[in-house]
Amino acid sequence: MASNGNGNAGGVTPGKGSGGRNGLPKIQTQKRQGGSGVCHDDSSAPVNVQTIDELHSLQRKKSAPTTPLDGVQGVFANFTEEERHKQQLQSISASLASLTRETGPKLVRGDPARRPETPRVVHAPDHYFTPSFAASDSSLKFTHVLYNLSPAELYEQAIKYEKGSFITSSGALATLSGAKTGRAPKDKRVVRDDVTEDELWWGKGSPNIEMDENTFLVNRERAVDYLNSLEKVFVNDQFLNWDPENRIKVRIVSARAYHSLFMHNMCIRPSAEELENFGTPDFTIYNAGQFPCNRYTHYMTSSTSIDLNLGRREMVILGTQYAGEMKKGLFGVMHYLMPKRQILSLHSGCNMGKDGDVALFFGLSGTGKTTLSTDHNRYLIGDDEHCWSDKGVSNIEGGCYAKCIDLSREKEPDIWNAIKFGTVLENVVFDEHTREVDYLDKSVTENTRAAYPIEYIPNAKIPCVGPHPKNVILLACDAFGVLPPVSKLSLAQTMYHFISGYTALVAGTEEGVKEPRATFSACFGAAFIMLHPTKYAAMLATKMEKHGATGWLVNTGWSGGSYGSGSRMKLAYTRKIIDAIHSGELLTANYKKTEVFGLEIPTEVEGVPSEILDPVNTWSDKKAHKETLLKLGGLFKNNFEVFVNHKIGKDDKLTQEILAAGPNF
Ligand SMILES: Nc1ncnc2c1ncn2[C@@H]1O[C@H](COP(=O)(O)OP(=O)(O)OP(=O)(O)O)[C@@H](O)[C@H]1O
Ligand SMILES: O=C([O-])CC(=O)C(=O)O
Ligand SMILES: [Ca+2]
Ligand SMILES: [Mn+2]
Repeated sequence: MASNGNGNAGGVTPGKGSGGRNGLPKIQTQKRQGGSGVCHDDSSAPVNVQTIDELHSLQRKKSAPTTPLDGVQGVFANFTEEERHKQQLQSISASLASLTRETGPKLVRGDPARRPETPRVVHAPDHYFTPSFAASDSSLKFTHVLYNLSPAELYEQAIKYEKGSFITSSGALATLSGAKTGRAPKDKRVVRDDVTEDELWWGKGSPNIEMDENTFLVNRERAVDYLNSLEKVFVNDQFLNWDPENRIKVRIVSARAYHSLFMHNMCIRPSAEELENFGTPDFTIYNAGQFPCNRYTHYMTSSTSIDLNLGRREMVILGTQYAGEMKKGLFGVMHYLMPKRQILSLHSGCNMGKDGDVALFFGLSGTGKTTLSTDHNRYLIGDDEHCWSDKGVSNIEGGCYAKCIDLSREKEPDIWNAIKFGTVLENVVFDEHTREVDYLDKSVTENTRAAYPIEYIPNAKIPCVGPHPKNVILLACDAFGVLPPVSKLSLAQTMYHFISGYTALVAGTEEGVKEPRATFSACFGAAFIMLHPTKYAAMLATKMEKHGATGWLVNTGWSGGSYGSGSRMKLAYTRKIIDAIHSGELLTANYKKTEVFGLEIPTEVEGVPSEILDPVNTWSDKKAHKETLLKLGGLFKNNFEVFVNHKIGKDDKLTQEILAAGPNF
């Protein structure tokens, strides 16, 4: 401070001269000049408050002012800030309304812990909302709404109130998702009504397990009553889809800061102005995951239920806290809404080169969409969910959801560095003192995950949109070790493999599991599609043909034998292969055709040992190789049986070509 240049003012200073009785200099405890006779520290001006609470109140500055009213366009343009807050609470109360009592809860903004006194209803100021209500215990209380909190606020909520929430050494929020550490596709239910009856894919092979409207309402009421019984709920109002013309407004009501921060990261975050004009959401999720469904309710086969009602534009979650259910639940909604607008929804990663060449990465869970689309030399458009419209590609989400098991700084530096303040780290194990995460540890689950905003990746392309794809890369993690590291596909082959949606991972960590298990999931995401797979396939074929995209099949799985004798393809080699696809090098390479699958494989790829390009070279036991190849071919054939009677697109010709593009033996 300018007025006090003396660095030692008022300090405890050994005095000079005048020795004391025992010869030591006398300790002078006073400021030399002045001499008021009072010892005080005036190194800084005193705070001008009376109590510690007042002091704390100085710490917090009011959030940045909302946008000036004269600049605001939209529904709430003519309202004051107070009126807008009231409108927001009214809209949230309507979301949370009980359908039988036909009333919404009484709402108040903010953390209940910060508001020691019960709000007085009579002179309710703007930040309370009291609807008219019928008498019931839940209508006598207030529900506090924590609306679009910031990551810092959500960290505090999680750490204070949610067991298992900790800050890791890199600043991420470690959380536990509870008993469920992965999605529960068998517990998904979709309301079958007059409309969805005809529109959706039902029956054998379909992920849409039916429920009726009434049962949905029973579960909805259960979730809403649970949420209303709480002292506080979190509400996120956010967007899906970076294509502004096809943006969807979503509201997520949840009971955990973990869920709110997860969705903050994974959906598109509205600006302050966009939030002011948010209005009514297009779709609402009620996440009551801590509370089970009632097993006596019709259609329920466990205490977990994830229920989608397209007519009401609502989703209810009971009995699972795994946050991926919300992300993938909304993806299902997009798989319904977008094709209606002639837009193809895709379970794929997407990135773009410096020259604007876009690549899509399809693949089932764990095959490399996030790992390979996060590429230091390319712009990341998104890692998991996209739309392909007449204008090009757009990411549906605002964040990434990376697998963390065995994560290393060397192999995946961009993902490693994204795990910092704001990132949700699910179910990882860490040192209790240093808080260093051990990414090798599978004690809680093998499916450890990091959810971070896409801008945590340094070369993210914001807004997350791009031109039409040039390359369509189908990823398979073939634990049988017989698919080539890379093959160039014809359009019919691309469609065959897209509809098949193959991968084979090792069954997990259990002792004695030696056999890989083949998984076929149509469109590389049968768990999320709402229409018959051939609908999406036909759209993909049309778009690829129109825009001249090339299809590729890349095996990110085993080489040199099946799981057990061979080993996983080196990530460095897979990256070289992907580089060669992007650069165009592989388009003009020399090719030969493989047996059984009839795949075109290059004889050379820069940076990759040529002998591994044909898997047969890497197997020491050639007989075992042939047997395994035929076995996998047979599994493909069996799987495709259900599709042989379906026409793909308007053209019978394409259907015949696709059927002929599978394994031949
Ligand atoms: N050759 C390889 N190519 C790609 N990934 C590899 C390879 N070898 C090992 N891996 C590992 O495999 C995993 C791929 O997982 P990734 O998160 O990319 O899956 P995903 O396709 O995005 O799945 P999800 O849809 O579940 O998010 C990563 O843990 C990565 O480190
Ligand atoms: O949804 C999840 O839990 C993870 C994921 O991305 C997938 O399985 O495709
Ligand atoms: Ca992923
Ligand atoms: Mn995914």
